[in-house]
Amino acid sequence: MTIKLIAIGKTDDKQLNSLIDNYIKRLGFYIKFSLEIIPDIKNSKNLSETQQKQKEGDLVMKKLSPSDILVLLDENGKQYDSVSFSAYLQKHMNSGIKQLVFLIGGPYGFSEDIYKKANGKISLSKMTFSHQMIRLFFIEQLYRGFTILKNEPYHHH
Ligand SMILES: C[S@@+](CC[C@H](N)C(=O)[O-])C[C@H]1O[C@@H](n2cnc3c(N)ncnc32)[C@H](O)[C@@H]1O
Repeated sequence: MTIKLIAIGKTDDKQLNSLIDNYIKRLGFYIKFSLEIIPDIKNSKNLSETQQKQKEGDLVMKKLSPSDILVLLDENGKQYDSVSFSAYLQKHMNSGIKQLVFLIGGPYGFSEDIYKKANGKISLSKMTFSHQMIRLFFIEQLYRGFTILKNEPYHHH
């Protein structure tokens, strides 16, 4: 199984990007992982929130394969602790799916089409994080999840 994280909008924050890159490298020891950034919508100032979400959603749909399992990161999703999240990852690996895709929404969240298409929703907290910060937090949790599955000391430090 491979894991892909799709996020909307580039972040120019060098420090944040360097932390993200660091965890992506570490995660790569355990699983084939990719981060795909969908560029910001141009001229979004002229669009309503719903229109922007719709456009972002259309771009996301184009990136998906029919066999992908799509899981949204959404503050109203299901909450896991790190150990149960690692079991969630293991369950998907055992199920024989090809690719697990996690999706981070843009500044206004997801379109209705994306909600309909999704196979599940995961929340990292009831608090709202920026669409940039959540990349780092989630990739770290993926890394942590695999260290738990492999019984590495990282989780216990
Ligand atoms: C600024 S938030 C969007 C908030 C928007 N009001 C909404 O209703 O979704 C941008 C993206 O970050 C992610 N996000 C933010 N906080 C989150 C949390 N606590 N758990 C999971 N994902 C979160 C979601 O993917 C969300 O679409």
